[in-house]
Amino acid sequence: MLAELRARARDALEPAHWDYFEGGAGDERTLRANEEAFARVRLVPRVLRATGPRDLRTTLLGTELRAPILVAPTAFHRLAHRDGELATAAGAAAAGAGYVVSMAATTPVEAIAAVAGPWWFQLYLQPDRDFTAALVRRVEAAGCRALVVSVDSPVFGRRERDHRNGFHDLPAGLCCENLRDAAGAVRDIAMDAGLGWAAIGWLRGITGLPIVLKGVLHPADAELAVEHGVSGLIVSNHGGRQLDGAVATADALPAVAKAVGGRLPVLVDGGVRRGADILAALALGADAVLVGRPVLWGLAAGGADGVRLVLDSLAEDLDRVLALAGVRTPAAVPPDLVVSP
Ligand SMILES: Cc1cc2nc3c(=O)[nH]c(=O)nc-3n(C[C@H](O)[C@H](O)[C@H](O)COP(=O)(O)O)c2cc1C
Ligand SMILES: CCCCC(=O)C(=O)O
Repeated sequence: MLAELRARARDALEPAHWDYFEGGAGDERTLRANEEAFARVRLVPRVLRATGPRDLRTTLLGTELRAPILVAPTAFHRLAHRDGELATAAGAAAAGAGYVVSMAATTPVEAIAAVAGPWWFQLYLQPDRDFTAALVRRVEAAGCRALVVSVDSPVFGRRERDHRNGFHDLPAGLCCENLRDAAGAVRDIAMDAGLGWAAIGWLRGITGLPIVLKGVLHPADAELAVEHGVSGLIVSNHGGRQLDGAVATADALPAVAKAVGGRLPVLVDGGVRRGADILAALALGADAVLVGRPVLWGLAAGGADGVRLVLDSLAEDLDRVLALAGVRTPAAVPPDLVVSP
């Protein structure tokens, strides 16, 4: 199903835009490794135990979801479909999935909020703290339930496909609508190589929203994140778009989950393509997964309906594999459901 949508998305998109959505950094080693790591996992199902109805509902930081699945923050949805983030928001809401709106969204958060279910906002902390604070106020006012701070992007990864294609800017008429300043002028997103833990403390001091760090791979950073009072972690290598050669997320997850020790929710993204991948992520220590490119395939191929189809199919597939593995709920997935190769 996903493969078919992917093919339709490829047909629908300009080649340079397809490459932007699909590509990774460098030789795309980490991009490939994410899917390969999930494909290597082997499951050891239990039998005659899962008596009673299955229930996929999951609550994360007060946000109730139909299944442990969220839309990962991805940029520029109006490049994929004319309805852009509005279609993504509507599709995610129809599927009961969470939606993390990218800071590089091409639609204003107020318009997204009007059609979305529960949504979180992904932030690159800008060197201009006043601008960042104003944006936080704006998304709070629009109804955002959590801030996802991406910490894996002190600089941009080198995306060779984009260099080859000369793809550097959005076409005329599209822009990052949530980067307007008070005068209405649109800023570029700055990556800040000077960010340290103090910046997380600063953010903690200006908002009451839960703060989730996205892009943690090392267990020592997970420990520091807990010490700095964040509310959740996303084990992520940015879908292989930042540090090429970075560890696959399924391989990094167990050590991070162990370091966190249940003190915070741990989410993971990168290469999740099947219900069995979600089941594996849960067994390896995650509370939920985020899905990036497959949502973009659904969006490009079919707008809101395509997004809903992707998310519903993943939830249905998870329901089936839970049954086959002998588990009733996501929270009950035991670590010994997976064997290391
Ligand atoms: C086209 C594209 C744009 C992305 N834009 C952002 C972004 O704006 N902010 C962010 O934190 N992550 C961004 N990501 C990374 C995703 O949030 C996520 O980590 C990754 O896509 C997960 O891997 P998957 O695509 O294999 O599911 C982007 C990924 C893609 C593919
Ligand atoms: C300035 C847009 C950032 C998008 C991003 O994070 C990505 O393409 O991976």
